[in-house]
Amino acid sequence: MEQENLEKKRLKHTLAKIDLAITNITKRLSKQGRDIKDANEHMQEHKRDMDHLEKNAVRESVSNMAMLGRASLDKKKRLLRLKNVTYFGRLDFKEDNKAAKDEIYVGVHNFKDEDTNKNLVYDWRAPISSMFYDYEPGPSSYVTQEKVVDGLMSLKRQFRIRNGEMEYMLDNDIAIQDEVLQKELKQASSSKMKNIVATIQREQNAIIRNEEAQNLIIQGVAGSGKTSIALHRIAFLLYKFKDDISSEDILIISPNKVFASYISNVLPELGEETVEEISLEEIADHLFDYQIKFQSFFEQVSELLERTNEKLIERIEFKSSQDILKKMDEYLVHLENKAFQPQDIFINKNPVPAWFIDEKFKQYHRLPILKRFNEVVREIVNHTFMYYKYEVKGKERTELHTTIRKMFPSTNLRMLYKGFYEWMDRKDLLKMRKGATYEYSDVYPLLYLKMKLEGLPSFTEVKHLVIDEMQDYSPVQYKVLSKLFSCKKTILGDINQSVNPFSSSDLKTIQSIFPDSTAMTMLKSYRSTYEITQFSKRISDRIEVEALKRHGSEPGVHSFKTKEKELSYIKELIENFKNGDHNSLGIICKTQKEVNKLYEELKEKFQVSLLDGKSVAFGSGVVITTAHLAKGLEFDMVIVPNCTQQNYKTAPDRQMLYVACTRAMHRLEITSVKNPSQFLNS
Ligand SMILES: Nc1ncnc2c1ncn2[C@@H]1O[C@H](COP(=O)(O)OP(=O)(O)OP(=O)(O)O)[C@@H](O)[C@H]1O
Repeated sequence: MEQENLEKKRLKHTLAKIDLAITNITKRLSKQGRDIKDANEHMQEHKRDMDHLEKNAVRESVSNMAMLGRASLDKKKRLLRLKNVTYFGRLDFKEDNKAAKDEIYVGVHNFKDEDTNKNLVYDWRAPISSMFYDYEPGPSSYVTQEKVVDGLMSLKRQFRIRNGEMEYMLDNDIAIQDEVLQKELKQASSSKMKNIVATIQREQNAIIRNEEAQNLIIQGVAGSGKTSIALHRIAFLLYKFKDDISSEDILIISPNKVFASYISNVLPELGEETVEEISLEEIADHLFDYQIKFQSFFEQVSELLERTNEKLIERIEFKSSQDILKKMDEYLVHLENKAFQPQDIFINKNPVPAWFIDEKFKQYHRLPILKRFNEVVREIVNHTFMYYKYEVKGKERTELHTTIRKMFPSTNLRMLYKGFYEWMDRKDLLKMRKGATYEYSDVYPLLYLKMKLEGLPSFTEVKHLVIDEMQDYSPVQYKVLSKLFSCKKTILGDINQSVNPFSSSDLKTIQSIFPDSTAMTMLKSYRSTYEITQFSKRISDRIEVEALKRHGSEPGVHSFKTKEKELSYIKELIENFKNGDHNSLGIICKTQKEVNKLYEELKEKFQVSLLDGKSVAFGSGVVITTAHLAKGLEFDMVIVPNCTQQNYKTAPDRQMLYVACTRAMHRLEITSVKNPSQFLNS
């Protein structure tokens, strides 16, 4: 109790200092505002008398003032955040060879007492704060830029402070190590992902603070914190390398807009700007200059789930294999050696032999094939001038371009892509959809060909790329991405959560494309109760997962005689949810058709939000969606309806069921009419 009182006193003292800092920064902000206003007014009044240089000088000074203003505003936001959650940890550390120990309070930002210049709060990303995550009381150390600092940690304390009030504090010893974590995980969900800065686990911290890896690949089971870790890693990198990298230099490849919106709060909560996100479809649209129409990934997955189509599966499997890369490279060699058919030509009656044209074409092998024609023309023009003293220009030069280009079968990407399947004698592997639309699986092979034939612009401005849901991208997609982004990467996902098992990549495949990579595995699941994790583990027979010992009710499997009875039970569950403490209920179906149907049946009586391929966000309450779109999200309670043997029987169905069940944090209910899916018994 005495300790608690001392801590409350200390908190009060820190809060008073924060309040003072807020008052000062508020004053500074209003002065900065006034200065800008005065400068603008001065400019308006005297504009006519000012010359160009004077105007520029005023503009520059206003823009400097605005920059200072923005910095003050950021500082104020940080202080306001500290006023709410002042810190969450304390460690007492005595460095070897020093007489006294230091009391280190760890929070989301640094905070210095302006009078004494003493750090009252250390940023969680500071080197010394790493001990809070890495050690229990006892011998400890941390690494600074220059050295390793060894010492003894005599105390580790965790706090929960909200609105400046201390809700609880706990001293860590071996016995109660994860009590705070348990308390955090028991909380009801929110519609935006939360930061986990107060309870980052040791193995997670190692990933967050890994600075060396060129490409860091994280394979983690459902709910192991992959996405959270990737976002905290961004925050760490922004802190550690603040002079070299800013949030504008980071890009996240995310599966859809709902997911992007779900994770959008984490970085701002940590005091950083949200980083830009993009999908593979958007990248393709950009690189095709919006000239090529294609089916979306969502549409492809829906098609696969609605009916089994062996031919479609064969096409997808081929285009997602390493084999297509090998075959495309062979095709490119064929185009290079056989498709280009040089002929003897005459310029102003002077001969230019075929062998000369061929030699020049080959000489530029470092250029993409379709970019070589200009160079060949340039060489011919030089040659003609040197040997025949004849200058080729104007119309004649344009005609020469056409002649050389015609020595190649086509310069049209679509034709050359079609030619690839003809060359393989597998025309059946290319099937266009209505309206000259490509299947989704053709998009990146097409881009690969474009890259080799014409070259692609690279995203040099991106200094760190994060790829989430790595299992859903194929080798061809990775090959293109690796060419587009030469920067460091954090690649994360879970092979058991692929929404299209015919086009997924495993860790080994990804590693083979990024040889300079470090792989890390996360086996502990934090999201769900022990009972839900064990239940989900049985659905996906091959996974290894460590379930956290947080207990809840056993998942319910209910089978009914009729559809009506199933529906009325679902309604009952929704009523229960409405009267309970939970914030979110996800009703997760296999297909969009099922979603639409159930939505119609529920919307009269309940307020339900429907998520589909066009949605951009979701809120709390009852959400109805597919497993595909729910991937990456989580709900306090999940209902999986229509879980019959008929509906869940193939490999993709099984993956979907696994994804759906692992979205549940505290409660899971599964319903069916008659026979439940066999995957529930495995
Ligand atoms: N160290 C931690 N402390 C508190 N909560 C944590 C911790 N690690 C993970 N969690 C919680 O576990 C849940 C799952 O995290 P996250 O969504 O990042 O996992 P994931 O591996 O990306 O999951 P999935 O692949 O299933 O979508 C979140 O609610 C997150 O807050």
